[in-house]
Amino acid sequence: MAVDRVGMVVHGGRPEAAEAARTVRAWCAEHAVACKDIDVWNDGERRSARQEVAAAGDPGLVVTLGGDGTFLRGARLAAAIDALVLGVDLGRVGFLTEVPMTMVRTALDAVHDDRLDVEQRMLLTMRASCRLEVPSDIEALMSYGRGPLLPPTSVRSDCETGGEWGIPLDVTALNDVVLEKLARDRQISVGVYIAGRLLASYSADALLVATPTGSTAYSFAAGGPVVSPGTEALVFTPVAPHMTFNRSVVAAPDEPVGLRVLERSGRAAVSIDGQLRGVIGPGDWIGVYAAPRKLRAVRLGPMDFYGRLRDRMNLTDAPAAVADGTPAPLWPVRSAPPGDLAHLAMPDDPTASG
Ligand SMILES: NC(=O)c1ccc[n+]([C@@H]2O[C@H](COP(=O)([O-])OP(=O)(O)OC[C@H]3O[C@@H](n4cnc5c(N)ncnc54)[C@H](O)[C@@H]3O)[C@@H](O)[C@H]2O)c1
Ligand SMILES: Nc1ncnc2c1ncn2[C@@H]1O[C@H](COP(=O)(O)OP(=O)(O)OP(=O)(O)O)[C@@H](O)[C@H]1O
Repeated sequence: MAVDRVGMVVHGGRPEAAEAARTVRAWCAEHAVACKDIDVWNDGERRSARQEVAAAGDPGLVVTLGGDGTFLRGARLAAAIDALVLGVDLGRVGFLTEVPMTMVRTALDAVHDDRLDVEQRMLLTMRASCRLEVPSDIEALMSYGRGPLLPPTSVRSDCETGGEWGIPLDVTALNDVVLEKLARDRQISVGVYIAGRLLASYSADALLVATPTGSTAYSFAAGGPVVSPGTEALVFTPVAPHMTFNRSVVAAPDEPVGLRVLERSGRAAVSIDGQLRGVIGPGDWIGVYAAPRKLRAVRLGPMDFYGRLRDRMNLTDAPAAVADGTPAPLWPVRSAPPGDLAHLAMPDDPTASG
């Protein structure tokens, strides 16, 4: 296979993840493929994505063994070097992961034999008025279960710095960039700009910018729309805004979202894919952009996004609809739709490339 080095991100708290990791190691040994654990937390100190992947010898494939959080950790690493990422589902929800544990070998065989689809997922990146870092006095509060904090964000070297465009940060988000109140009793007041124009000033618990992938995560919980991961968009969603306009706004990929903390606002935490990355205050701002690079996720078959939505979110049918007759036909994603629904067959995924 084109991939001769695998990096593994394993959920440290799951015996079945450790078991699956042994299977991956054994498969790699049998196929003369180098395999290295990328344990982001083991030594209690986290490193930048580039340092992590360099220490693992720049793997061509990152395999994650855990839940969605583990997949997000792996995606951050894979995105740094354009590696493929394969998620093995050993978590509670498993919205992002591709294969069950029982299919680890089958999945690695498929990658080995080049029998895979590569699905491209939009990522976000950022500019900011200042470097993002977490003040040292916050560490005790935050260390209750999410593991060690990531280091301060570094500045992108391939991008112009300075002027009113702020600092280009070397970060990527697969799900979302979130600005949220730091103190429980102090909302944030923020001017929200889309495509360089003021939308409105918000007072809210949090404001978030999600990718289509992240539209089913925090944005969904806050009432945002479900957006197909096959599209490109920035989904702006407020959380508990104290104002009449509380809708999401879906912006085009070339319409960045700017969030400027207003003069007497409470301080705001900046989280990227659920990881606290910094704290900003009045006068500071962040800009969230579609990243030029996409995440390359391994798919072994068609991505049944809507089936997954129905399944993982436990969607139930309206009682009146159920009472009104025969249930709407549901068929396996790999089979042809029945009779009069044949025209609904999934088209070839335009975002996938062999
Ligand atoms: N109220 C909320 O729902 C809420 C609050 C904070 C953060 N989050 C989300 O958690 C994400 C980080 O995930 P985590 O697993 O490290 O944290 P976590 O363990 O707190 O998980 C949050 C939940 O969201 C699920 N999830 C994560 N990404 C998803 C996606 N793209 N689609 C559907 N479900 C998804 C996870 O499986 C989990 O059940 C953040 O990016 C943010 O979107 C959600
Ligand atoms: N590599 C690791 N090393 C140490 N602890 C870990 C590691 N990965 C996860 N954990 C522990 O597991 C907890 C849950 O992690 P996380 O929510 O990211 O899991 P997940 O992969 O999303 O799985 P789930 O879907 O079940 O939540 C973390 O807060 C941490 O305590």
